Amino acid sequence: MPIQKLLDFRDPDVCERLVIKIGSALLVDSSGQVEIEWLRTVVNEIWTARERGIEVVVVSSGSIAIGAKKLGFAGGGRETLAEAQASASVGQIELASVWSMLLAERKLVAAQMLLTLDDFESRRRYLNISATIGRLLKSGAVPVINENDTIATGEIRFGDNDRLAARVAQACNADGVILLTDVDGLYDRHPDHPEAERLDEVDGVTDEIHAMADTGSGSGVGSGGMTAKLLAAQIAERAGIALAIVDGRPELPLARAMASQAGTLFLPQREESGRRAWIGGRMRFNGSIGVDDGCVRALNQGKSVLAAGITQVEGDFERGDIIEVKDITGRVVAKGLVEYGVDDVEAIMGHQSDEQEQILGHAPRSAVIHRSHLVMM
Ligand SMILES: Nc1ncnc2c1ncn2[C@@H]1O[C@H](COP(=O)(O)OP(=O)(O)O)[C@@H](O)[C@H]1O
Ligand SMILES: N[C@@H](CCC(=O)OP(=O)(O)O)C(=O)O
Repeated sequence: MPIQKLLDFRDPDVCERLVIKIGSALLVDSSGQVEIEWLRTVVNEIWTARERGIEVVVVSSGSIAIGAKKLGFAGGGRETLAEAQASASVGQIELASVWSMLLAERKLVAAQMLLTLDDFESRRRYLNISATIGRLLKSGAVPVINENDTIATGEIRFGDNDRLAARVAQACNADGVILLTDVDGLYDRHPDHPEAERLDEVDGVTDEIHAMADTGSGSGVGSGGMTAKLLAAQIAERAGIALAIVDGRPELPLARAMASQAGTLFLPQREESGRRAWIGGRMRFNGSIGVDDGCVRALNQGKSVLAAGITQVEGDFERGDIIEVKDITGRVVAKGLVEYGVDDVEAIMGHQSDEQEQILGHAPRSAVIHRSHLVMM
């Protein structure tokens, strides 16, 4: 699917539901003001998409950059967590009011949703997000989503809105995600390098692709840099969702990207069903198991994780938790819903089914992670 396809609003067969993510560097100028005239052109594009029957969900960064200027924090409000959180609470109220005003100019209703990483990690809350976005879109509203930075701390933070956008796309069954940023795609090395070349299409984010990016934000006001966008692309590709990195700097950026054919498109890699897609996108784990090579081969053939192939257990997990599965080198090969708590896995690992019954004192389950709850990485 060439990049024009994803951006072609005239073809709702290609994209019925789209997530558009706008980075801080685009939204906020160096004095902390929202780039209203530019944003109005983006809203025009959202309106055009909607007129053509394409539903749009917005993920908007910018609260920290806006708030930091208002509060007079040096370092963009990112020097301490407390500053970032204070900045976000000041900036978010302005960000929301700008979105509301600009969408209203086009007779569109803005709907604010502030989410944390944990909201996506709990299956019940994830389904709630999904239902709320669905209901808003059905009512004709435009969800405008940001991380709830004022309460999200440390390990429960995305910290970048790229992965948040990919998780939102997964939750609302979007067909595509467009990351609008201050560079026109992924380059094979830092774009400042004179020989850097843009990749038009990426068919699976590999280690080699990851090595092209770095975590630094070009503008200094964003976070996560290109690395965060590649992690987002991985979440999307595993959920069967196309993702594009597009230069958001010009006015009417989507139309411009269409015309110039610039940008990088990440192709969807598989079509996971709802629960499996959710497992694949999970980012926090209470533990992991290490498995032998024979087990990895079996998993690659679509089999379940059996206790006999487990060589190592780490962490503190309970039955029903999502855990990581690692090969003997420590590389994560899969994620899945575990059928036993950590103590039972430790007791039965390396044992065949008949021995497991004796150890557990009851008939063992068919697998430690059943293939229907297992997602390969
Ligand atoms: N290989 C690469 N290709 C393109 N951009 C890269 C690469 N490595 C690092 N970058 C940097 O990533 C920046 C975009 O990330 P970021 O500043 O976090 O944007 P945003 O605020 O839009 O999320 C670019 O400005 C660029 O300097
Ligand atoms: N949630 C934060 C945005 C996080 C962030 O900086 O994202 P980005 O600019 O997209 O790299 C905010 O509103 O400031």
